[in-house]
Amino acid sequence: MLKKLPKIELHCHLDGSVRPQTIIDIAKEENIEIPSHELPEIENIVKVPFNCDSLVEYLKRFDLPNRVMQSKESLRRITFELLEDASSENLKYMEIRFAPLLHTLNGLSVSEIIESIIDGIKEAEEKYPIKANLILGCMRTMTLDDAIYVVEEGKKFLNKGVVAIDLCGAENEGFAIEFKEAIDLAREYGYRVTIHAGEAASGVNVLEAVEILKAERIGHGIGIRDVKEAYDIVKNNNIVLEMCPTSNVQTKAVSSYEDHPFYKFYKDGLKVTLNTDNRTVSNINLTSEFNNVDSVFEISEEDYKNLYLVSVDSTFADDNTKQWLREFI
Ligand SMILES: O=c1[nH]cnc2c1ncn2[C@H]1C[C@H](O)[C@@H](CO)O1
Ligand SMILES: [Zn+2]
Repeated sequence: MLKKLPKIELHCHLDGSVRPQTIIDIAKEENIEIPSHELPEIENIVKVPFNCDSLVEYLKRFDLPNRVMQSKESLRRITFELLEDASSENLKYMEIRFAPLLHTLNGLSVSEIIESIIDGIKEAEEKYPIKANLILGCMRTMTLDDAIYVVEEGKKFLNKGVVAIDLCGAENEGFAIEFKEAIDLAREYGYRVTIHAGEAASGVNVLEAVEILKAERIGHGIGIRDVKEAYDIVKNNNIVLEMCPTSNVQTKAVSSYEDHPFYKFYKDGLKVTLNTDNRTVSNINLTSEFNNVDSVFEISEEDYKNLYLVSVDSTFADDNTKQWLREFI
């Protein structure tokens, strides 16, 4: 039943959602060395292990996919395939995020990287009833200058495929101030702002992402449950939470699905949305993620409709796209 319902996804990393077989195909085509050409072995490497104990451990799964994401053709193909997979479970709209500077190892420019990914989107949009936009990620492990570079290089694609800026990667306490200049610049140029925060560190990071970086959406935000000021700022300003329960169980941000605040936040009137984070690394899709949440919290038809409409309102898409999306429910 859930598979057939219309869906929207606002938080999905391209490099965490590469088909394992595609990793093998591209490695062969482009003569890239990878540890094995056997599908089960590749799956073992890119999917999160059962005993993953932290976000840092989880993030090690991204090294291999990124090795085969260094050419125009591979970026186009991987993007197309992600949207093909998404459309097969009736996603109508997706915001795909990636960190451009992870794809420059063989000399591609940031422009070429973004163009190739947009080509993949266009191809999928022509073939399937799905639309997509891009969120550019700045890695917190890189420098402020790197983040500014991404903002500058992505500027010419604004509202031509690119809609927003994000900070991602391992989370330390107090990261917001370090990247203020880059995010301020992005906002000035017209990027929308979403920030990973309160995932592997405290809710204070969410407070700072909203106050210092003016984030409109927060990736995860689990930590606000322990920091009243952060909770209140999110609630009172209608800040959208892009929640990803399975990823949070895997990185030990929460101890179990039952412990996940998704439904509690929803019932308290927070703007929550449900997302996969990483389809391959976390070994899920949005249908299975709704099933996971439903089996613990029993999502009613009305809940589903409300969640869908919050997702529509929270997209960084234009008004025509939002109107198109509202008509599916
Ligand atoms: O859940 C996450 N939190 C922080 N960073 C993440 C998460 N999932 C993926 N990333 C990182 C690893 C990727 O290489 C990068 C760009 O997509 O973003
Ligand atoms: Zn994420």
